[in-house]
Amino acid sequence: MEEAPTYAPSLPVPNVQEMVKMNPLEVPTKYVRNEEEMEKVNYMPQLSSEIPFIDFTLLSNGSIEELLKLEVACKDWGFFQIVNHGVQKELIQRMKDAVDEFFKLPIEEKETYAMLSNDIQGYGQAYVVSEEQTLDWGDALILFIYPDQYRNLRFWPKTPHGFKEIIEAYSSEMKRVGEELLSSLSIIMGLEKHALVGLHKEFIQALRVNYYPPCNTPEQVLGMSSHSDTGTITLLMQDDDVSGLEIRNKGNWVPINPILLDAIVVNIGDVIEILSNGKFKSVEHRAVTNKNKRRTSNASFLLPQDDVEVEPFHHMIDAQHPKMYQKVKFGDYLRHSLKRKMEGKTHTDVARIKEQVIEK
Ligand SMILES: O=C(O)CCC(=O)C(=O)O
Ligand SMILES: [Fe+2]
Repeated sequence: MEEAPTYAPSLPVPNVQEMVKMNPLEVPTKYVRNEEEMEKVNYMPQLSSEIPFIDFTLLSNGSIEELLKLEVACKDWGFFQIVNHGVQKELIQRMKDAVDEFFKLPIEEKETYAMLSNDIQGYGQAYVVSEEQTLDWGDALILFIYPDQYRNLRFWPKTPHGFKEIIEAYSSEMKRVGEELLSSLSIIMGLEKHALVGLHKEFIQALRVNYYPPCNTPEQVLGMSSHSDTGTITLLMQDDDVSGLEIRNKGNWVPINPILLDAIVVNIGDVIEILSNGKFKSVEHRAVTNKNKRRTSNASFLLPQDDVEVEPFHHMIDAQHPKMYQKVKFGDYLRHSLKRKMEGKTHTDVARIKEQVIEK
C-alpha cells in the first residue's frame, strides 16, 4: 500500500502557545503586521448575518430552494454554514474537548508529535518559508486521514485517551457530509450528481486543528494569514463562543461568528473555482485573535489526489465567460502553494490565464 506523499517543508518557528505562556504581554516584532494588512477600515460585521445558512437534509433530498441558496452562496460568498447535517452533537463536543485536552498537555509531550523538517504532518506550523516573513499567532496539528494508508500514526496524539477514535469518527462524518455536498455542487454546476466525486476518484482528506492563544494586542497580529484553501472544499468547526474567522467579500472583511452551535462552516476551495471557471469563488479568509480568550478550530480539507488534472469544465466557458484557468496537475498546484507564505490568492497565479485581476 502506498504511503502519503511528501508535501512541503516549513521552517521551524517558536511555539506560540508556549511563548504566550512565558510572556503573556509581549508581542515580538516578528508577529506584528502592518496596518494595511490589518485593514480594520474595511471591517463589516453587519454583513455577517447575510452569509447563507443551508439545511443539509433538505439539500440532500434535492430541495430546489436549498440548491438555489447553495448556488448563491458559492457565487457571492464562497462560504456558507450548514445545519441539520446529522453529525451527532455529542461527537462534535467530544472532538472539541479532546482538542482542548491535547493543547493543554505540556509542551514536551506535544513536541513528541512535532512536524519533521521536510513535511507538514504533525504539530507545528506550515507555510513558513523565509526568515523575514511575519509569523502567525497560532500553532497547528495537521494529520492525513484518508485514504487510510496515508495515515502516519506517529503524529496522532496518544493523549487524551481515545483521541484517535474520536478523530476517526469525526473525520468519517466530515467525509460523509463533504461527499454529499459535492453531489449538490455537481447538480448546481449542471453535472450529473456523482460527477465531482467521480472526478476525484478517491479523495484525500486532511485535518488541521488550529490553536490561537490570546494576544495582548490582537489588533496587531493574525492567528492565520489571509489565504484561500487550495483543495476542493473545506469543512470547518469553530469554538462555540469565541470568534476569529473573517472572510473577504467585495473588498471587505466579514466575520463568521459561531452563532448556531454545531453549524459547520463550509468553504469552496480553489479546485471548485477552477472547475467552475471562476463562477464559484474560493474566497480569501483569515483568523484574528482575541485579547483574553484562546480559540481553536478544526478544518477538514477534501483534496484531489496528486495526479488529478484540474481545468474549467467546457460547458462553463462561453463568450461572456472566457476560459480563466489553464489545466493544472493538482499535486503540482498544491506544492506550489505550500512553498510560499500564505498571501491571499497570490498562489492561484500559476493556474490563471494571463494577468487577470484577482477579485477581492
Ligand atoms: O481558524 C479558522 O477559523 C480558519 C482556519 C483556516 O482557514 C484553515 O485552517 O485553513
Ligand atoms: Fe483556510
